[in-house]
Amino acid sequence: MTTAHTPEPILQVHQLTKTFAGFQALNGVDFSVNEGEVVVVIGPSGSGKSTLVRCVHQLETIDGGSVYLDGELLGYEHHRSGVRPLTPRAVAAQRRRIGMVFQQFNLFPHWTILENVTRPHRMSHGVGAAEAEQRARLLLKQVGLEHKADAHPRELSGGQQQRVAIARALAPAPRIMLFDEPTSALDPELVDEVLAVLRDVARSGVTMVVVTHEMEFARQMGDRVVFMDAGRVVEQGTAEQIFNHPKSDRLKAFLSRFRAQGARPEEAAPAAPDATAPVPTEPTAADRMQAAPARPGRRSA
Ligand SMILES: Nc1ncnc2c1ncn2[C@@H]1O[C@H](COP(=O)(O)OP(=O)(O)OP(=O)(O)O)[C@@H](O)[C@H]1O
Repeated sequence: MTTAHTPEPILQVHQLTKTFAGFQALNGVDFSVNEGEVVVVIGPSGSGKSTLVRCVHQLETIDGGSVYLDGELLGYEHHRSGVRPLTPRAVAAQRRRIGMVFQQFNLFPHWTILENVTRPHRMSHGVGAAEAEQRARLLLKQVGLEHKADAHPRELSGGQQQRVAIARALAPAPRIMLFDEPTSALDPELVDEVLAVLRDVARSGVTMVVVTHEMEFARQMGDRVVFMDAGRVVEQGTAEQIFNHPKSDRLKAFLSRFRAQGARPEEAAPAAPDATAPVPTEPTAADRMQAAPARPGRRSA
């Protein structure tokens, strides 16, 4: 007799709470991510999406609940009287296993694009120069920017800079990547090129949590879509369940607001990609960017 084995999620969040000056931004969030899964977090402005990923990355202290990465408690250690905070050094070591991409790309202006990818990798992970450069060039190729390796950030568009930021975060091959509204700071015509890179990263098997207002992306790429409102996970399920069969009134109202703004998720997105399709047949982000001019004004929020 064989025993069914369910792999432990990479990320587990239990009853997470976070308060800012008396305001409850997260109110008992439960959430998990399995290996290779793309989880897209959607919800109205102020619902706590960014706070959730910032807590996971330990950029915010948490007030209650717990976060586990590969079964290891983040930020705290078990102690005979309960738990106590880890040292900053131990926290930094845990954070190195998580990659994060923010709205703002925050590249170092005086470093070249190549240095912006290699230097943080070398400094935080202690890898050698040759290894860091080899990895960086591979990633810059993946995001379609190998030809910009010697340029400086000011010579790149916002979309290109965000693609560099994605390469930078991927350099140490983190266990999980967190994207906090990675296209929100971009001009509308630059959004698609960054979403194309996110799709490539997702299809390469990277475990990802993506906070976004891009409903088309959520529908296409989310293995699971999590809808948050008022600091809680209100509903979660497959993209099909969330977009075509919403249960809660709050999700229905949220989706109808998007439809009212002209973004019709059920019409905008093609069928979900075939997960069994061989990856090499997919055009890379670089191919797509060369093949198709940027489409203006598709942002839905
Ligand atoms: N550092 C902070 N200090 C005070 N309040 C904060 C802070 N960070 C977030 N908040 C508040 O917590 C709530 C949740 O914010 P959060 O940024 O997580 O929402 P969100 O769902 O990501 O919104 P958006 O889609 O607009 O980015 C908001 O009311 C916000 O004003």
